[in-house]
Amino acid sequence: MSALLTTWRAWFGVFVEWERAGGGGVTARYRHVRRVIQGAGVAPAAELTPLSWRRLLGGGCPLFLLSQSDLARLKLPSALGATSRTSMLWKQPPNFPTHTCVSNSVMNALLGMDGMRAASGYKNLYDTPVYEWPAAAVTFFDHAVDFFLLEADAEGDNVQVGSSTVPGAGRGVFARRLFEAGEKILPFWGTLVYEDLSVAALSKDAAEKHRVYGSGVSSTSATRWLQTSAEVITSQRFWSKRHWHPGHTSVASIDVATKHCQYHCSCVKDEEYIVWLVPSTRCAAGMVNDGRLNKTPGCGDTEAEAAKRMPNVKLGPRKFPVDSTFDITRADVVHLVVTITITVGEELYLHYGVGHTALRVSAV
Ligand SMILES: C[S@@+](CC[C@H](N)C(=O)[O-])C[C@H]1O[C@@H](n2cnc3c(N)ncnc32)[C@H](O)[C@@H]1O
Repeated sequence: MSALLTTWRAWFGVFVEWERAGGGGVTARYRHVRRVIQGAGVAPAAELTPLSWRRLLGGGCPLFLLSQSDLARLKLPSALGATSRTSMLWKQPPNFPTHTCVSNSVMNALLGMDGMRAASGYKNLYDTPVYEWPAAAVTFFDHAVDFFLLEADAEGDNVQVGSSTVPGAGRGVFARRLFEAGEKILPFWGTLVYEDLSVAALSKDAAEKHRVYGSGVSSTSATRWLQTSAEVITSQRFWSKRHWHPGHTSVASIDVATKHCQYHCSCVKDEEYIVWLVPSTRCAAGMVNDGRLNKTPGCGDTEAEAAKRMPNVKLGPRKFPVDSTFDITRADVVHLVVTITITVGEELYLHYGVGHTALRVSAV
């Protein structure tokens, strides 16, 4: 980790210089977004639909969700340079401290870098709305390699990201300490996704109907988040239950073929939407692999090895209460929970669900 910090300290110096020389413009983009919002006459942030993620993200992440009509008025696609099909906006409400929208471990790692604070001139990042961050600080976040921030997040959660024991599965998550069965460990944090649940949206070509209105927690790169989200979402189908909480839509993500509930649901005040949290690419919880056999030809995985990789974590409450007590802001909604004691160095395995289409895994 210290080598990483040294490297990043050096890179950060380069970014500072680059921004000073006028090479950036990220902060200008935030200001532009703010002007567009104000110019469109949209209600001030405080009046937009609030959804408190404080407890969900440990340190808290107050996000304000814009309704579709707000978005239409904002003409976001052109404002943010996004495609016509999908637009996205992540907006930190003014007056909320910045650290509340960045995972604590990421923020600590950032602020812990000697010299970075001084070099960029930001002394009070915690209390500054993100669009008022000095350009250098914003640029750092914008360009910081996911790997570094992911590492920081993992370290804060007592895990390590490394080459998975599942051949051909890329990186995976390993315990840095003993995790006891029953412990609530890694939280999910990331991108908010809404979907129009109209019949048309659920018909063929449904993947094209997804709308992504949240972008990465600390990212300013719309494209990066668009890709991340799309990759995750397109393997999912959504199923809506609208009846138990008048005025709200409560939704589970369901594998349509198997009716297997794979993810969690949420309540928002607008019947048209669902909200779903796609883990950030910097979120360690989102890096946990499924231990089942990787059937990709030539990857080298074997039934015998796969049999040893039993799931040892699961998603928080698998079943959300089918009543009005369900609350997305509860911290335990999107955590991983240990099911079998995990010793130091062991990889975490999560059963992604029966019929998971993103994996060429066995159907066990
Ligand atoms: C939630 S991500 C896990 C992190 C991922 N391994 C990485 O390096 O980014 C899920 C992806 O991991 C890979 N993966 C996880 N478990 C797998 C398995 N048992 N067999 C093959 N690929 C797997 C697939 O590419 C899948 O889309």
